[in-house]
Amino acid sequence: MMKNVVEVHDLVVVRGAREVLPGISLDVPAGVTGLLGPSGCGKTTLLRSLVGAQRVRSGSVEVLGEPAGSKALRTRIGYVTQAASVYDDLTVAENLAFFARVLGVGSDAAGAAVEAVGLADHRSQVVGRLSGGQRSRVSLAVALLGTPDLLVLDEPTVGLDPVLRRDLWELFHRIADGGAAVLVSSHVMDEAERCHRLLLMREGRIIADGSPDEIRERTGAPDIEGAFLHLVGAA
Ligand SMILES: Nc1ncnc2c1ncn2[C@@H]1O[C@H](COP(=O)(O)OP(=O)(O)OP(=O)(O)O)[C@@H](O)[C@H]1O
Repeated sequence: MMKNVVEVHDLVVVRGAREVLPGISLDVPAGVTGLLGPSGCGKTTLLRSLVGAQRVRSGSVEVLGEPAGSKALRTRIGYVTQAASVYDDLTVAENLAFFARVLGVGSDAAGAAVEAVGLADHRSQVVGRLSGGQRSRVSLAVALLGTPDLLVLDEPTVGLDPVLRRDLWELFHRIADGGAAVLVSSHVMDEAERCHRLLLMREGRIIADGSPDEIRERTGAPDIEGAFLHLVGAA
């Protein structure tokens, strides 16, 4: 059986005066995994820990068999934060060319990433003049540059219209079909059905994990929102 792409054991993270993650354990296999939980439950903090951007107090975080933050993981992980992290005054192609140089990958990778996110026709447009959804796709293209084995996406569909959301989820599945693990955080429970596997999170802990079917069956709830409420009530 394939080893998990991410393995987290007893991770404790303190931000400010608060223990945001009080000893969380979880794993992420290949495929599309949804990390779902209400605003403020610690999703971003957990994702930052996986990509090595978060100071952790204790516990272990392994990604692709290496400690999180290792240099060896630099091109193997793609991370898209909630705020678009591309240059507004450069075109789509210029942004991709810049980040390709930073990552040390060839210009063909830049072209392929723009194609993958469906922005080939906007290649020469300045990013600042694109729509919100198009800008998020530029960030996603940057994250795809190193052909990552793990793609970490922090609420990538917030504020997008239903058609764009559907297109993005299709893209996540195509990426996962190519062999990568895709971890997507969301506080929108109806996105759960689009995932192979779910991690339901509350107050810094995982309260359920399994496929959407398994979680519904376990709780007897008709949908994931109902299952979440059931689990919160049970706790
Ligand atoms: N820089 C910081 N300093 C102190 N506390 C912080 C900091 N950033 C976040 N927190 C706190 O950590 C907790 C978890 O925040 P986090 O951003 O991980 O949650 P989240 O589940 O991603 O929320 P959202 O869905 O709203 O993005 C929150 O209570 C927040 O107030």
